[in-house]
Amino acid sequence: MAEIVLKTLAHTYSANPQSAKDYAIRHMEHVWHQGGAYALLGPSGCGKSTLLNIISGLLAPTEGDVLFDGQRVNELPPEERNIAQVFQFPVIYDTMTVFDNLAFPLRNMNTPEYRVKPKVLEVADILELTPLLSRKAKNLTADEKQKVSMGRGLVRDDVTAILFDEPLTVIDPQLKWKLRRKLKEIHERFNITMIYVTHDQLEASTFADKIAVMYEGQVVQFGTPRELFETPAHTFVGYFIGSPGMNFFELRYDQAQNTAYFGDQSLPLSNAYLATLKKAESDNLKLGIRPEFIEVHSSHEPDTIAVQKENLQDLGTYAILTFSLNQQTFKARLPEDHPDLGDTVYIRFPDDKLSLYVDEYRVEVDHE
Ligand SMILES: Nc1ncnc2c1ncn2[C@@H]1O[C@H](COP(=O)(O)OP(=O)(O)OP(=O)(O)O)[C@@H](O)[C@H]1O
Repeated sequence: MAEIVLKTLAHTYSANPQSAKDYAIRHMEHVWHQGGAYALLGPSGCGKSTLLNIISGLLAPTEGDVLFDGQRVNELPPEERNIAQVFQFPVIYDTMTVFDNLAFPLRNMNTPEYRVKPKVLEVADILELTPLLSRKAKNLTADEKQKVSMGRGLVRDDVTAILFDEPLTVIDPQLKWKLRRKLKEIHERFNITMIYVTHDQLEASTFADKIAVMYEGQVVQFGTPRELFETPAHTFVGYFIGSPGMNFFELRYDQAQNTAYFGDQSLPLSNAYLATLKKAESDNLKLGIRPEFIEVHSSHEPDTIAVQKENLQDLGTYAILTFSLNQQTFKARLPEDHPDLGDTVYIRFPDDKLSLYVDEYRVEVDHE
């Protein structure tokens, strides 16, 4: 069993770090609970591989602690951590058979042969590798090789967590879905903590129950796919998750008039929003709204704002309307049966679908 706790963790590759920018992991407090199916999602360079390597022991953190079930493991080498890591490119021995590749981690631990065989057969069966057991690994396809890599993590009974670092990169698109299903199945059967690194939101949300979104060396939100969509905790999450991402616009709050402006446009916000804005201790104020939640009308309605249609792209089951407001481009996602729209359209940002961000972090507005 392993609950993995990251405590005041930070890592830099620089010998002489000057500022936060020199840290690949800036400051992290995080708990991966035993048995969870997690994704670590973020753009290239945000620190995902660094974090995985710190958890597996390939890298020692510059600051902070890694705890497994409460025990500090900072100094433990990877082979003593009961963690398996599956990399982008399969790590297998080409000249060995599939059977011997799967048996390797067990034989390496001096497991008696009578226990090696049933375990290898069990794992081969789950991964649908049984017909290939006597084949040399070098003759396998990329997805078969990656399955062998995964199998090497699964044969060991002492493995309590498997870390996957973009494991489907070299897999054909049509096989990716199948392998993801397989991983889910394995997770349900073995009660192993799984952390799956990816920069693809679809891969993350089909695999994981909870996703940690990483941005500039920090986990900016840890939540279910639905939470990331409905209440992005940081502007980056709003922008990164969803297709297209969330619309954001800068707000200016005028204390004297108790009014919020977007450029010269005053916004019809509720008293709850205005009260929250009044308390904000920063001028970095933004509103965010998902393209799905912008109301679009063909004629004027109460509290709507007239805007110019720039483009309407029909994508079959939905359409994307692009419009500009105060020289900023917005996207609204419309259902298939949307009304005919002229050059001027009337949009509304429903209060309860807006998110308010102060210094890029979401602030709860009390709607009661
Ligand atoms: N060995 C290294 N030496 C110096 N800098 C490194 C090293 N490895 C990573 N970095 C830097 O640390 C930061 C985080 O890199 P990391 O590989 O952890 O990100 P990532 O999110 O996994 O990106 P990718 O998806 O491209 O692999 C980047 O700025 C990267 O350039």
